[in-house]
Amino acid sequence: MPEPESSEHGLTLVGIGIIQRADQFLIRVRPEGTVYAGYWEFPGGKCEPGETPEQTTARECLEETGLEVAVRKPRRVIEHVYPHGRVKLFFFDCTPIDLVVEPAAEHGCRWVKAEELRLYRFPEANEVIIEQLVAETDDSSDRDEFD
Ligand SMILES: Nc1nc2c([nH]c(=O)n2[C@H]2C[C@H](O)[C@@H](COP(=O)(O)OP(=O)(O)OP(=O)(O)O)O2)c(=O)[nH]1
Repeated sequence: MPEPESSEHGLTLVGIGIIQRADQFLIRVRPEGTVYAGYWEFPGGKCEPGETPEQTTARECLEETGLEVAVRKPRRVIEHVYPHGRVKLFFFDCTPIDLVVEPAAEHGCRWVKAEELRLYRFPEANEVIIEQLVAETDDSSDRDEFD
């Protein structure tokens, strides 16, 4: 039987949206009954068979936040081994299609600035992404000073 497209040799493929609006990023708390329940995450989830990571990201962002997003640019791919399995995380930079609509309260979402991301507990594979977002914000504020 051919390998389903949603997994690669035991790796679970995951599409994740880094949704940015102005200088803030959208995060959500992982629900009860999931691995890492109570941790914070960027909206995303496992790729379904036949789905590209970009498609997964758009679908999961809508399901998990209620926001339609434009999946703009691949940011980074990270493979990580958790006790629950091996994952390949495809992070994409995204923007909300409608800049005024807010996520519905039941989704447990929050908009936070890059440096505030460090105050939240994320699954460990996210650390490199968070440091990248913080560094990019620092770079742009340095530039502003000297412009
Ligand atoms: N959504 C998301 N998942 C992440 C992040 N960082 C990280 O390591 N992961 C891992 C945790 C899980 O092993 C995997 C995502 O699985 P998930 O449980 O969220 O997927 P899903 O929504 O499709 O879940 P389900 O329908 O199977 O319950 O990716 C992140 O920032 N966002």
